[in-house]
Amino acid sequence: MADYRKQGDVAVLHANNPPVNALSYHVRQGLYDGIEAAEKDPSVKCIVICGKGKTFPVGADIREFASGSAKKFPNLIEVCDKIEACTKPVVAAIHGFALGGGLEISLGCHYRIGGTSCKVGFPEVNIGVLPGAGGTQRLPRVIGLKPSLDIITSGCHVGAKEALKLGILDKIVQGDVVTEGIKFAKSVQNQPLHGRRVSTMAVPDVSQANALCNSAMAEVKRKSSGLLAPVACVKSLRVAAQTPYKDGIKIESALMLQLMTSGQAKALQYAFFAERLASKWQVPGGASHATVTPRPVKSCAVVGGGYMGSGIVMCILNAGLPCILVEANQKFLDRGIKMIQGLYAGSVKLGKMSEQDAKKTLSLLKPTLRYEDLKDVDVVIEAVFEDMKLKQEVFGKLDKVCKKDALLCSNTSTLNIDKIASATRRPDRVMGMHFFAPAYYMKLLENIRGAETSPQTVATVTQLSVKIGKVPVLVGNCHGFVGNRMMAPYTTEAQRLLEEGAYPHQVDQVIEEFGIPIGPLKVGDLTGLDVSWKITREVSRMLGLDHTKREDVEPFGLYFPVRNALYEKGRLGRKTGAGFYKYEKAGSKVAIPDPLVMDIIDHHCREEGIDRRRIPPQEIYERCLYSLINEGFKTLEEGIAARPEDVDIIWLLGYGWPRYTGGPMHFASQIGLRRLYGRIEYYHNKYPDRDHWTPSRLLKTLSQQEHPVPLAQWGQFASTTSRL
Ligand SMILES: CCCCCCC[C@H](O)CC(=O)SCCNC(=O)CCNC(=O)[C@H](O)C(C)(C)COP(=O)([O-])OP(=O)([O-])OC[C@H]1O[C@@H](n2cnc3c(N)ncnc32)[C@H](O)[C@@H]1OP(=O)([O-])[O-]
Repeated sequence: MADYRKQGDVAVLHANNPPVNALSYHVRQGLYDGIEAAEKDPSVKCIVICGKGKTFPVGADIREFASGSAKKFPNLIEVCDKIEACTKPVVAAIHGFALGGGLEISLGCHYRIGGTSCKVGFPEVNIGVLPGAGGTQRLPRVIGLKPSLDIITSGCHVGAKEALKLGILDKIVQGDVVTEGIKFAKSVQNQPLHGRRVSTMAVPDVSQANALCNSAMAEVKRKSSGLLAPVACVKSLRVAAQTPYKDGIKIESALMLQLMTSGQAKALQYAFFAERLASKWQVPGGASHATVTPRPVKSCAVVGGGYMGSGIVMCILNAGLPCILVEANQKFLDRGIKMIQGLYAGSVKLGKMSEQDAKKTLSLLKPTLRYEDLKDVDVVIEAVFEDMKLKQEVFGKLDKVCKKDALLCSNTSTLNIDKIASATRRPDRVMGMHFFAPAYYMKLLENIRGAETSPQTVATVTQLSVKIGKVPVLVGNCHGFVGNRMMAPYTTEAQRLLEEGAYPHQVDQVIEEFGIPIGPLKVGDLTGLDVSWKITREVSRMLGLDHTKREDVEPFGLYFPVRNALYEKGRLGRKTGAGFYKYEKAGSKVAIPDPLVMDIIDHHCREEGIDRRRIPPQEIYERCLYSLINEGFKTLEEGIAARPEDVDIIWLLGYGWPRYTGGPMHFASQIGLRRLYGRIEYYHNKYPDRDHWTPSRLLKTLSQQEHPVPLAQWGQFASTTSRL
């Protein structure tokens, strides 16, 4: 709703819908009625629109798109037009964020003032729609087409200073924005309004409209190929330059309607809410984010200053927390410090940070070679090599020197967290924190709860994860957890396809066309074939297998003959300039299909007596993606992942799965679970020796329901108890 009050001859309208004042039906109705009441009241001379609590409205209520309430009278277009048509001056007083529909409301106002830290923007492209309440028609009339194209197609926020420079804001104010808004409104209450109604203005750079829109269209098609919303934004902005507002708004509405019902918008909006759900955890016994109070974390330490460790240190420092970095020797410690300093220097050079801020942040870092220096820290994150013996050694040492209630976390990507915890006398205060590389950039944190990890440890680690800017997803303990476990069948199928008839570039092309930015074999080259070779050897050892014997490893999905042949020839991937592809030079990013690799593959097939066949792209697509999805269902049925939304967030934020499909689980729901199950069963019959094709029981059950089960209810069909 919106609160209406009078202060002297000023009517103040507060949008009141915590926490972010989304413009749901009651808020729109309140604003509409408020304007009408103020207009009718002869004692009111001017009006201020603002937001209650922490922000101005941040946009339409996204949940209303699916329910249809967004179109109910008064819709957002009608509210903005009502405000603009008001015969008394209306001032938007912005604090916090004015985004999407919130910015549209303020562009409907005759004046806009903002607090020093306010931000404005049109993030609609991120959820698959466009600023459909006049945003594409009014913004270019205020600031011109060029900056409007940038703001609307990028979805980026604009700070107060920049907004003032562009002309979105008329004034930046210090202190309470509503008080200042009232003062400002009084100062303009006798000014004529005809020059202040944005819809009547002309677009200033209209003469360049064609050139600007053509180049923006080419840019959005290059950057976000296949995405509907950015293309529609450019179309709608072009219309603003060519047509009067009353016609332009109709075209904008038609484009908005098409987008709102698109699968992409549904998937992107699903991802928006899934991301916010991720940190809301619950564990068996009922303890949850809502019931457990986290312990305060005032200082952290990181063990290991390699690429991952240094990145983790930076996340902690960026959050304003002191951090100790421990290394085994001076050479490694110096290398870690240099890497961290270099990255901050880079940020300063790129203008992302001031030199002073970089210095201040770096002053929070304390490098050391002595474990004893960790005696007072609240949380330690270990980031040494992925080697159980080494990790246990480190945890044993940490357990001795750290205070009793300190939490000990491991940045492991695959190893058993309970085994690591067994090296300590505090398994209840041990957890996995699986960061993704580069750790200072990637938003995902897969947090692993061990069998004895206490709810308070989960609460504290979750809170710390959010504080350091991550999206934490709580998962259970198993080999590879959720993300890497699902990765295994995907890469296995990609490699097995090579033996049956495909070449690396054919496999990668199908996956990249689907929307994953780098295909699985290019990822292999990026990671290093020696690294994956060693992982295969280690996992085989752990399972008591001889990694050189096909009959040993094949049933476990650990047989990669092409990779092994390349490894033995010294083709270790990008770093050596040759792997599944060739590269112009070592370290180069451009992967070139290599006839030599094709010969190696052909030779292997001849030796094994394999008749190579043409593999259709659809088969590549299904074998790589459906095997991964099947594994995702298994993590749900085993209670390793708590919700399908969590699986999706892991793949969206950690592995480059295309956001406009919503993630593997959402994508599965779009394929249809009956059809998906049928294809997985088909491959299971074709490849009975490959365990990853055994259909998930949960998927089977869901596929047999008479009506499709909504994704949010899949958990009710997972029979196993949660292993979180
Ligand atoms: C015929 C006419 C047709 C209609 C035309 C409409 C045209 C219009 O242009 C379309 C839009 O405005 S599209 C909209 C364009 N605007 C956007 O896309 C802005 C999206 N929002 C954001 O970017 C961030 O929320 C902020 C940066 C605002 C705050 O970040 P922060 O401080 O980290 O907070 P947080 O954790 O992120 O959110 C807190 C809680 O609020 C919830 N919630 C948030 N926004 C919501 C919304 N719009 N809705 C509903 N709910 C929304 C969020 O789920 C969470 O709920 P929980 O239950 O507590 O978990």
